[in-house]
Amino acid sequence: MKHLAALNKYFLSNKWRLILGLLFTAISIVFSVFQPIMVRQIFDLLSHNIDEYRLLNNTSLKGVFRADFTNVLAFYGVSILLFALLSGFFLFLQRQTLIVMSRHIEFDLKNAVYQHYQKLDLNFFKMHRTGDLMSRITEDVSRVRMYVGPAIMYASRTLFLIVIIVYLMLEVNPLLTLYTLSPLPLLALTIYYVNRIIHRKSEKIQAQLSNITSISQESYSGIRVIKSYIQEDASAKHFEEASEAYKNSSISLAKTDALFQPTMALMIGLSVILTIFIGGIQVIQGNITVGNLAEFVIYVNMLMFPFFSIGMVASMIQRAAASQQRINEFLQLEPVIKDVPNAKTVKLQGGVRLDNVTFTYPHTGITAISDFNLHIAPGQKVAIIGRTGSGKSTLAQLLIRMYDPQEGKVMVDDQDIRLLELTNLRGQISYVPQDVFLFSDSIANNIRFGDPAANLESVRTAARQASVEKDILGFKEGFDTEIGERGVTLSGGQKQRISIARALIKDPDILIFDDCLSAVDARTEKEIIGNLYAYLKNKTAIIITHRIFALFEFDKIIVLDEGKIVEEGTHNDLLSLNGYYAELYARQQSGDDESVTE
Ligand SMILES: Nc1ncnc2c1ncn2[C@@H]1O[C@H](COP(=O)(O)OP(=O)(O)OP(=O)(O)O)[C@@H](O)[C@H]1O
Repeated sequence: MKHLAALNKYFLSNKWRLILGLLFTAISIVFSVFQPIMVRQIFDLLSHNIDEYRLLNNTSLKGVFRADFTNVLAFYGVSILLFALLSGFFLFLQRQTLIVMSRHIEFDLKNAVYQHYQKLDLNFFKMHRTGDLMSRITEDVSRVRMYVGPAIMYASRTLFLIVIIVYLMLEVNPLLTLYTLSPLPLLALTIYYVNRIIHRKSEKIQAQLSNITSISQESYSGIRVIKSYIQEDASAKHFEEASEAYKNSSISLAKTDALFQPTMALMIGLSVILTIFIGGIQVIQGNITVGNLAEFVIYVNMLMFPFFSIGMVASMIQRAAASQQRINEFLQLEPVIKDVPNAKTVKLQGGVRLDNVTFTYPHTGITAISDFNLHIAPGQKVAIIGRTGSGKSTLAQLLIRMYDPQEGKVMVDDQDIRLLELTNLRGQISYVPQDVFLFSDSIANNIRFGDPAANLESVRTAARQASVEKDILGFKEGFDTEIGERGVTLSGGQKQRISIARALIKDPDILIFDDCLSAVDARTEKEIIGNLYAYLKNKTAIIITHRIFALFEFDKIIVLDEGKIVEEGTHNDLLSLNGYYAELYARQQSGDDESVTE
């Protein structure tokens, strides 16, 4: 329960909705208890006067009596209707305040969780499954909403109703009150347990449903593989098994649901019978009137839902507390990579320096960079080459401060990047990742992601520099072409070049290209490199690759192996070393290695 305390600040910011909601609940209940009181009065009026009315048989007074009687009954009828309308109106206002409040809190909480996710570092995303992140922001927040809205609404209604009705019942007859109320706690307890069973079963069904969804999603995405390996039947069988499990759980839930309603009806029936039986005896003994008995039967019916909702509210709160605990777990996580107090903002010149840097991935213990030293002067172009897994991408991650090294310093312009504001640092560096990611949006907006204020002309220029403009103009809708599931399917090379255009439009001082030309053919690659040459003139560029771009005149080429520099120098220096680089170059010359470009 203590986990729910995190929500108090949201109640505070919605205090007027909460206060008004509770007030409307109380008013609605006060109006609703007039009905049994009036029914009692009608019954008493009838039972006290019916004998005298019968005695007036065949006298002229009978007509007068009947007219008066009808008027009184009509008055009661209209009053009951009026009070019911008033009670209904305030019930409407109650929902309009408390349920609306819960939607506002749900909105705020969802945004808070989303914004917090954005602040957390890459390590967090590596350690938690995407499905888990999604379910906390959707399902868990929805369960918490059940507490801040419906649970509060039902609980307040229950509390007010029980207090008022029990008070009115005790006024009439304490003994009858005791008998009448005795089955109700049992009802609340039953509802609580049945609700838990229903919830457990629903959870299982929900998990099975998401399993079915992911099975179908995966088979649609992998349809080419399934068809080419003639695995359609196996895939259908896999789906059928998952559906079967879902069907069986749903049938089991339907059984519990089917038992639920009759059990409820039985309990209500028992309470009413008990009231009439014990109440009847009390009427015969002259302790209460027939009107009181009628009033009690209505009270019992009015109390059913409140007692029913005690069980419901208890399980709602329990679920909300568990969900809030999961949400708090993430909200309380502090990002490791964050601004230091008084972090600086500087205009970068483009110098990069790594001093004795060692970095080990925290959750796997793999040391990807070890005792690494590198100095890149502003405006230099540097290539980083190495076998797969040698630490090239890790180096790029360290430069944009996705991770902090355990030892040594990463510096820009002789300034430790840990002392700079993160947005200041990342705002002046463009990073083209190895795995391209494009959003389901237009091509123009995907490029504009690098500079949201850019006009179409700049978008076109960036696309031209990345040698993708011609491809884009070849699409019917040009730069407005939608990418993604419902848009066009781009080739790997086109995606890579759009991703490069996105980095170029940002117009930074430092650019890092992480193996981002792997999917383009040699001719396009030459064209891009030609364009980049002009673009990169006064900028610092780090090009990570496992191909050799002999056309590009690098100031420095670094060969990386197991997180260490094994060779360093210009193209000619490295050739004369006769090491990995020379070997790779020789393979390229003989055409053995397709990945070599000239
Ligand atoms: N996020 C990560 N978490 C844990 N270990 C990682 C992570 N990313 C990379 N590694 C490990 O760090 C080492 C260096 O990987 P890195 O991706 O930097 O190599 P690379 O030279 O870029 O390889 P490639 O050319 O295949 O992209 C590898 O052993 C890899 O398994």
